[in-house]
Amino acid sequence: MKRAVLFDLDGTLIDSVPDVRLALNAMLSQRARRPLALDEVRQMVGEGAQVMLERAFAATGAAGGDMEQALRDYLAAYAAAPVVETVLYPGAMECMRRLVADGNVLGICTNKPSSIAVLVIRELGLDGLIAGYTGGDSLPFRKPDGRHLQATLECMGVAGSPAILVGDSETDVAAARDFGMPVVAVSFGYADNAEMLGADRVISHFRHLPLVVAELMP
Ligand SMILES: O=C(O)COP(=O)(O)O
Ligand SMILES: [Mg+2]
Repeated sequence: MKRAVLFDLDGTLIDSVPDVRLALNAMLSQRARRPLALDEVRQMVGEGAQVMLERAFAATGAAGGDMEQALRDYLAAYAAAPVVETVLYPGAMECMRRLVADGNVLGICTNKPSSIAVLVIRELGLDGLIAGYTGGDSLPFRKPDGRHLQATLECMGVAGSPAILVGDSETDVAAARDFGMPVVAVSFGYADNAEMLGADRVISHFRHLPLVVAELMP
């Protein structure tokens, strides 16, 4: 039976915060709010765009007003420049190729809005390596709800197969626990301390992942 490896996107496969920040600050400046620093934005990412926008408004003044318009403005700014400073983490691509060569089916389960996720996935050349992906607004639920992982496995055509999640946040670990799959945390993502997330394993570089995957899904 095929084995599935699900990846979180932001803070796991890619460091996207610089481009998230540019789009967020464009939206904030349209509302005469101060720009956010990289560190501030890093703390706000992980639970989808809506939650991030609420946090951005809270950090820059009073409540935000029309949040739907704010989301549209943010997504328009982000879609116009999805991959300017965004990069893959070291070894991510090589690791994914290796996992595919080992017979794993790969997918991406992200809370990033799907309209942006698809642009980033294509631009960074990940689309040929994955069997499917779902975003934070693809379904009526998202991580930490385990059904988001289930839906991603379905869209990859491997529902019912052994599966593992690789992520960088509390949200990822909670989703994996809700579903009941093992989870690997990366220590180079957006969590302050990956060791504290309660993952089954923590890796400091993608070169360690193929072995860990083989150990956790024998
Ligand atoms: O964009 C977000 O809020 C989180 O995205 P992620 O699930 O890929 O980390
Ligand atoms: Mg993440």
